[in-house]
Amino acid sequence: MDPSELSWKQWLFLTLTLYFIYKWFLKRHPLDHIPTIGYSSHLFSFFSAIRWIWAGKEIVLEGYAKYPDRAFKVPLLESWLVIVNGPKLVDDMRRASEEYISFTRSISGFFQFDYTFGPQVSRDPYHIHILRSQLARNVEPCFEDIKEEMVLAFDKAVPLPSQGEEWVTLPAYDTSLEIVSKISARFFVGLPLCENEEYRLLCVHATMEIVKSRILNFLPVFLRPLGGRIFTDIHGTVERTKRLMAPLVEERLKQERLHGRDWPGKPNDLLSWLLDGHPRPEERTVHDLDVRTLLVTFASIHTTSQAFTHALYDLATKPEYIQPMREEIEALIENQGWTKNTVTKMYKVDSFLRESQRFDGMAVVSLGRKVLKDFTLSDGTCIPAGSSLSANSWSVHHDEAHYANAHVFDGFRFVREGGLKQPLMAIPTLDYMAFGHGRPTCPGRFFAVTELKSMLAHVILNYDVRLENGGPRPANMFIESSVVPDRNGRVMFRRRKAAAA
Ligand code: HEM
Repeated sequence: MDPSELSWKQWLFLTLTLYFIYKWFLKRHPLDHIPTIGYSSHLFSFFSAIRWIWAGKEIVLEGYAKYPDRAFKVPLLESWLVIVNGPKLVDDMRRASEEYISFTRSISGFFQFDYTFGPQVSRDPYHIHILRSQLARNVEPCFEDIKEEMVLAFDKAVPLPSQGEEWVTLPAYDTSLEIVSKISARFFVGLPLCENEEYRLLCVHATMEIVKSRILNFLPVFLRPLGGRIFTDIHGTVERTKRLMAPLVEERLKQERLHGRDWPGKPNDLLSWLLDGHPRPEERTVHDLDVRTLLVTFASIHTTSQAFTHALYDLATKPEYIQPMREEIEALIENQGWTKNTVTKMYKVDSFLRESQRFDGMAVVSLGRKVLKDFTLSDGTCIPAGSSLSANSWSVHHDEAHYANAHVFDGFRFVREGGLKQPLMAIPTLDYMAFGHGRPTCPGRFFAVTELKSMLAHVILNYDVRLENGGPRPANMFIESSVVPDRNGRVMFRRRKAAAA
């Protein structure tokens, strides 16, 4: 046929066909040298990307079995994810600088912060630097507040008659979330704002809205600003929390103007650390402080609530751990009272929680990073700039080579005599990545561990727990890389006879 006889529609069809043949079958992909779990071709990888939504665990286990000590890739709906296996390559990631692989850019891309909170939060994540310098060192001075808030929160969330052996049945996740969000609010914004129920619920709501913003990844870039307003309520939540936070910020700024930076009665909380550590004091606006607080809240409350839900399920289904932990806690409190130091020494409780995170944890991968400059692993594999990179945490956490009887929950597997050289929950290793690893390792982990240990000790001392219907442990849900404890699972609480605290 003479090409000049083709209509414009035929030309368009031909051009598009050639384009897709080139794109899907001929064009070399910069990750072609990395083996794939699932389909590699552009066309069929779509089906593997769909499978990733519910079969992340099976996919990472397959990648671990086929390519131990190497990297493999899996297709996601919007891109590819490179996953490394084995301690050597995890160590490469751990050592790498932010100039090459960035957690901040990974998380802000995953949840598209640019279109919800604005680009400033990832361009200048000063709140992370402040957390790193202030949070861990302030857990001890703030411990009395944390403990007080925890006891109040349990009393409210687990409503039991003051006497008697009546059981109450409660949703494990929602109960954990209520308690954790109250403790976090006390630590982050202090009294009286932390007692404002509207504020607390908005913080919980904000974290759910941030999760929803993942959907923006599937929109063309020009539609994302609009999508950020249509598909999430983040802008509205920021406005509402700002209204509640404004008087607090204004009062603190006023006190500072009147009495200087260390004014009498100044609260020791996240808001004060942000005000003090702001890199540009003249930009300490309610909006900026509110956004940073919401981001820290996001990093903090669902992670900790999920960890506690897992631990509650483990406790309720493995009652044989209760008595030894009770004895440990009671002996410590009797000798030293209930202090931060006492909580640190609860080594059985620490081991139980570390095991709970090893066994279930937050995700099947950890150390999520965006590759900013071509990054070469020690086995010579080059991960090109622009790629998404993670470490296969689920598989190593369940590998017999790293954990004897890895498929059995062994609550005291990490306990060492007197706690000496005990692998502690907050300390990452190349085969324990619940809090990530390397420079971006979770800056909230020392607070999270103190909070979780205190909460678990409080439950063990004050309640008997069991699962509703005495059933099996509620099953996790796997969504993309996330491991989500059953949100509908219910736990029964009864006041323990002769409660100690
Ligand atoms: C059990 C509870 C928690 C778990 C399992 C957890 C887990 C993690 C993980 C896996 C990371 C990524 C680290 C990496 O990739 O190397 C991370 C980062 C982070 N976490 Fe946590 N976290 C928890 C609690 C908290 C709490 C309570 C806070 C705040 C008080 C917090 C604040 C953060 C922040 C701000 C980052 C980002 C660090 C950065 O950008 O460099 N987390 N967390």
